[in-house]
Amino acid sequence: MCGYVVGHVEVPEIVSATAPRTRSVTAPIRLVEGLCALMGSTLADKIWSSHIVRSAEGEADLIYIDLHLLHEVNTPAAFAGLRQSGRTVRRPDLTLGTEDHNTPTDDVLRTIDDPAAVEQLDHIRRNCADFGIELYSLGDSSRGIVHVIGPELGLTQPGMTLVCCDSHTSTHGAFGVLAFGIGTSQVEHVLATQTLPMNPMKNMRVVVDGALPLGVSAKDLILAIIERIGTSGGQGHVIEYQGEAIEALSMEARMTVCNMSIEAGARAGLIAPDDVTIDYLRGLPHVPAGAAFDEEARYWRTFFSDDDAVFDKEVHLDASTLSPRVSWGTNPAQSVSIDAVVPDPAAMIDPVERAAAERALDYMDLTAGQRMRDIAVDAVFIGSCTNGRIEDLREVAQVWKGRRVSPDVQVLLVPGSEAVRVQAIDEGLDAVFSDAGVKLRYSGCSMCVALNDDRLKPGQRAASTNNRNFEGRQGRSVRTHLVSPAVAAATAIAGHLATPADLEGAR
Ligand SMILES: CC(C)[C@H](C(=O)O)[C@@H](O)C(=O)O
Ligand code: SF4
Repeated sequence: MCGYVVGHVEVPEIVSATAPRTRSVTAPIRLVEGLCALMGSTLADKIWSSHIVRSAEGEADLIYIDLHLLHEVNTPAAFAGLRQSGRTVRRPDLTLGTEDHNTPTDDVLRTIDDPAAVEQLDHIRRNCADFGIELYSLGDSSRGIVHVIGPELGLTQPGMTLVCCDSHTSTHGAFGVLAFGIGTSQVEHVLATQTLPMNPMKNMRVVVDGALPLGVSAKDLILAIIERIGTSGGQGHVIEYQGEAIEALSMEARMTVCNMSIEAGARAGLIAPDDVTIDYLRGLPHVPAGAAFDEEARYWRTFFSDDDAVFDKEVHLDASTLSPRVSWGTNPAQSVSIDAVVPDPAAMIDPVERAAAERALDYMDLTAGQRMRDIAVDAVFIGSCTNGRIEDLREVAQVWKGRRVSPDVQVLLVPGSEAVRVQAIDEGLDAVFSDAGVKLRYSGCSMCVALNDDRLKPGQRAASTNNRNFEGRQGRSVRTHLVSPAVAAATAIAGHLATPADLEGAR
């Protein structure tokens, strides 16, 4: 980090200096705007520097937080802590809650049977009500997965700092936002002070040159990146994605990439805001309009890494060499091209990698040398904060149009938010889905993590558009293959791992 000391400003002064915006979410603080125009800074450095409240030798920097998102898991203890110490929430107007992880997707207003889920939902409702925090509850049209609703409401804006009690908070980095997942005690600290003590992070750059071939998506790209750098390749770093292939991605696709940064061990993912970002933000509910928008856009454009910025680590990839990917193991780095076969652990030189692969193949019930396309699935899950956005649903509809999913495959189609669900209906996608034999469900995390009723039976196998294929992630002993929405859609038709191109002629 560039480590500017921005005086020892007291938090209350800073807080009162911020200007309320549409939904009383404030613009990022601009204490050192101008200072960071100094050369040699990375994008992450610039955001960090412009949010330092206090910096002292040998201590963590105290960072101002522009937006704090909450969901029902991991927050009850934080509020209990506040109550115990008799504190209030410093900026309820910069805090927003949603219900997503253990909510039903078949009928949002039905009774929930799981007592743990009921308790967590009761907690977030009571806590948000008691502390004056807005909460999107079941039945609310703005509700959805926390990392889907922030961007679609226009709350996630370039140059901000954003935290949430959830590891995939890195998703918001697609907007040039320094966004981190935080633990319960940190949630309590942010609730009480709107700041967070943080140790500086290292900078890593992943440059993706060239163009993604037709049929290869952002999901395939990030799986390839993780396979290349490993699940701890980004440890301690903020990964900034750069290069032609990144610039060519839509905002939805950029969110898919940043979302999975955490699966490479990174603390956050980042993409510098550009015309694509600014066009996406224009007209969103919490984004200012007219002249104020132009002013914001000018400010947003100040967030980029300088040409001479120094990164602690760099990786280069050529997008044109990639093909659709599928995971074969139990972490997202264990993936191959769908054209490949299940790798042979015996051919792996590193003993740790070999042992992990042996264990993964055992859990996944796969044999080295088996063709990926020959792997039959019991279920397909399309959704999550990785791939539950409108573009993902459009992609699926394109594959399913005029086809029916295999009777042997259980398909769960879960939009990332209620807004995505309504948009899919408005665009007529739901008619394509129902003609294909699939019901569009209500939004939520669903089978991404199986904390609600959407889970498979032990031993079942799924192709899934989510981000984690850990043992037991989608239910006890359930086997997960991470795939893109296009591969998930084609797999649902074929009954085995497949690409849309494989279906041609089979209509
Ligand atoms: C339950 C929640 C805290 C968790 C996370 O932190 O990521 C979940 O969202 C996940 O994806 O595993
Ligand atoms: S959709 Fe999955 S990855 Fe995203 S927040 Fe929910 S459980 Fe976590």
